[in-house]
Amino acid sequence: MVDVSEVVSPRIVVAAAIIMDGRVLAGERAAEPVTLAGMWEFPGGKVEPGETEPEALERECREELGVAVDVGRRVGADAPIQPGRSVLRVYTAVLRHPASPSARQHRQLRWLSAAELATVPWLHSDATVLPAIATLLLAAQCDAAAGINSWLPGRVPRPGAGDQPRSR
Ligand SMILES: Nc1nc2c([nH]c(=O)n2[C@H]2C[C@H](O)[C@@H](COP(=O)(O)OP(=O)(O)OP(=O)(O)O)O2)c(=O)[nH]1
Repeated sequence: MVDVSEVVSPRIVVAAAIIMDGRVLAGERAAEPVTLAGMWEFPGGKVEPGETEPEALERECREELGVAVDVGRRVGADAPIQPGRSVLRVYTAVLRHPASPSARQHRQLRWLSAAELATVPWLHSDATVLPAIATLLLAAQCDAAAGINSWLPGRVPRPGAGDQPRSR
């Protein structure tokens, strides 16, 4: 039977586009559910009751990757996962501390440049967000070359750009 609350209000899945040095972190899904195994996604998961979307992302990144992140702004539009039932929302994020994310739940993790985004098979909902991610990665590369970080509002400029240093 159809759950009316899901039809009216689709379940929100949040995912983090963690960007570092012009690359974004992507993960290959492991066995569960088997239909999605081998497909690539951004770290994240379902928003639990009482959580904000950034809080859910911070929790998922701790659980899945063992890292603390600062969540930035939305990237792209809502992408249907199961139309009417669940929707994907991607946010930019940066590592709060220098740390290597570990593949606690993914089969493997990779840092992909804009040119490498199309080299892995993405979940269909993520694929719709990739053009916006590619634009961000290219902007991040340009900003890094210029010593600024304008692509992620709220983040401090890189050292040498006349402001306080970044924490990672
Ligand atoms: N984590 C994540 N899930 C995505 C993405 N794109 C996408 O369609 N999904 C789908 C796959 C799943 O059907 C659903 C999220 O499932 P999940 O298993 O990652 O969620 P979760 O961590 O909250 O896990 P659980 O509570 O169900 O165990 O959203 C993405 O970029 N990241």
